[in-house]
Amino acid sequence: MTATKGLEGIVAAASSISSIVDGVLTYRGYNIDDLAANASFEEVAFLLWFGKLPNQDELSRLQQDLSDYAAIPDALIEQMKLYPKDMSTMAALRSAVSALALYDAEADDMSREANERKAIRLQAQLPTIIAAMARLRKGQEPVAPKAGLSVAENFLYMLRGETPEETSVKALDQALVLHADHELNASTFAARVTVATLSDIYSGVTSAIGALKGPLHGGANEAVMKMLNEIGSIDKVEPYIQEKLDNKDKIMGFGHRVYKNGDPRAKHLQKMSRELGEMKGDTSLYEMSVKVEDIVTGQKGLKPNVDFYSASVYTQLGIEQELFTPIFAISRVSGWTAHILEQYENNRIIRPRAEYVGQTDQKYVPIEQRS
Ligand SMILES: CC(=O)SCCNC(=O)CCNC(=O)[C@H](O)C(C)(C)COP(=O)(O)OP(=O)(O)OC[C@H]1O[C@@H](n2cnc3c(N)ncnc32)[C@H](O)[C@@H]1OP(=O)(O)O
Ligand SMILES: O=C([O-])CC(=O)C(=O)O
Repeated sequence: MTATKGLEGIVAAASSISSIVDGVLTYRGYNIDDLAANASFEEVAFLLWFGKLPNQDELSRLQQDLSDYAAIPDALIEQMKLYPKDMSTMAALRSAVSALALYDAEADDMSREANERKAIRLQAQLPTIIAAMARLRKGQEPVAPKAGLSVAENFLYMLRGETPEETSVKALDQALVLHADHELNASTFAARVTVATLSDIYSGVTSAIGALKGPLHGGANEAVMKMLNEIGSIDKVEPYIQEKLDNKDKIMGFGHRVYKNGDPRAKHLQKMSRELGEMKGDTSLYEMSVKVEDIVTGQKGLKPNVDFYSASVYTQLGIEQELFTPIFAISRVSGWTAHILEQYENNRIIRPRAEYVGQTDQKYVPIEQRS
């Protein structure tokens, strides 16, 4: 038995939710470029959960459900008020989503119908939790969700306490479409491993949030912004990046396990980043990002992944760095829950083997004889 480090190239599940073939990403057979140009996030979530694009009635019903379920229990808000103000937002989200299960009478109902309802509820409640958390960190009271708004619009509304302008809503909605699912990425795999023991959907999503938090996965978007802030201005890009490359440090937002010729989502986020800069009359953040890309791609052949330009997009939307990875979770919870539903439908516990590389033939030594 020989281990494959990082399970590279191992096919660990059969799935009909999303695919990556020759660098082309599709959700249920729809090219991501087509969806990014035309679909709303709610349409994409429906597509991931139910395998088809919704008709108008189905979409209206989902929008109504998302709106109806968006409030979170008062007890959870009270609990979140006790979290330290300098909390890691992803750690707080992980705790809050885990706690959410305690207030759901259906948490351990394993019927398909109950799990579909919980998937929609989680999708509806994650933005509310994150917006509340963001406000509590700043000593502000949470803003309750407003009926009739899309996921993107409601999130920005709850974050800021005022109706967001259309440009921001459209940009965030498109970013949510682009992040919604990605085959067997680390957080989705974590979710599937957890629920394959027939544990509940909240446990699966809590595991996924823990995996997404890491800087080699979803946490990279915050690390990218930290790097851009450290660089500070375009004239400092070259020495900063060169030093990192010389030291063999990783440049966050670059490289990918599956895409070796570029991430198809990055071009959409790059365009969005440029357009938002132009609209604000300040493209400096965008230009700095392009310069980083030129150097890293030029020297290492590494291309930007989905996390690279999302950092400058969110910053230009006026969103603080600590919310970037939680926003990723707002989108990806649609994919996680779709995968969880799929895992339950055709379940077998996920239990691979390890290649043992430790000592052998050891003999027990009484404690008083040990050095
Ligand atoms: C939503 C997402 O999760 S997208 C990914 C977000 N993560 C990041 O942006 C973090 C930075 N990138 C990385 O750490 C990696 O590219 C990962 C984690 C995305 C993929 O990891 P792996 O598939 O294991 O890539 P792997 O380590 O085999 O990379 C191949 C080579 O490129 C190098 N490399 C990969 N990414 C980078 C990077 N961002 N900066 C510098 N060098 C890199 C590796 O050091 C390795 O070099 P070596 O062959 O000399 O050892
Ligand atoms: O697929 C991966 O390994 C990481 C990624 O891009 C994602 O989760 O969107």
